[in-house]
Amino acid sequence: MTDKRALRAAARAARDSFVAAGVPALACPREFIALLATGLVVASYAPIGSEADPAALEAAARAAGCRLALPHVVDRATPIRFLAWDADHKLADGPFGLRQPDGAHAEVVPDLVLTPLVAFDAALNRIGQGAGHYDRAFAAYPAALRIGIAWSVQQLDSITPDPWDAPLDAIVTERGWIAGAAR
Ligand SMILES: Nc1nc2c(c(=O)[nH]1)N(C=O)[C@@H](CNc1ccc(C(=O)N[C@@H](CCC(=O)O)C(=O)O)cc1)CN2
Ligand SMILES: Nc1ncnc2c1ncn2[C@@H]1O[C@H](COP(=O)(O)OP(=O)(O)OP(=O)(O)O)[C@@H](O)[C@H]1O
Repeated sequence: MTDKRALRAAARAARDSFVAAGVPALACPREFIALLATGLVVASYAPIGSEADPAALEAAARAAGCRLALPHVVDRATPIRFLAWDADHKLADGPFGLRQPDGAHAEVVPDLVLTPLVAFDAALNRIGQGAGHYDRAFAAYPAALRIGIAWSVQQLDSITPDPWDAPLDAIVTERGWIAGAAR
């Protein structure tokens, strides 16, 4: 996986420079709003560093009557769990500098997973942090829609997926919505 490691470093550097130069907020595409319905569970994430902020998509999900969830991380080896997240919940410090709900909140099954990306390609392959947290979550919840969130500068020409990789259903960048063939 040396190759993925090098791609990760390059994509993180591109993301850092892009954000340092000043970026518009990530807008919520109408294609995302079209997927929302009352009662759906939308798993989001609390961004860190130069990650794209999914706040506009969270607001749209709340406005559509969806329930929000955030990942709860223990360490690299332990699978993440998605915990219910109300707007008034305070977040606590977690590993890797993350902010997350405390582990006592109810675990929920996501219908849509807003997935922070390190890199992606036009075929909707993705590279994440390399701990397999989202790979394992996608295997556990195969019916959940997988929506990647990134800045456009994180796009690579081509990513060769590993056998365990599930492609994304769509990606949101500051340039809008990128989708593949319908599932
Ligand atoms: N905001 C956010 N939340 C998230 C993720 C993420 O990528 N971003 N995750 C995605 O799976 C899960 C947490 N998993 C993680 C696994 C490894 C590292 C990690 O190794 N971080 C590096 C620093 C990376 C960098 O330079 O940007 C480290 O701490 O050394 C971070 C998160 C769930 N929550
Ligand atoms: N369903 C699974 N169950 C257990 N381990 C898995 C599963 N899927 C992937 N893994 C492991 O997780 C690791 C993922 O590494 P990889 O470099 O593909 O991460 P990634 O593409 O950055 O994705 P992620 O965002 O999920 O970390 C690999 O060691 C892989 O063997």
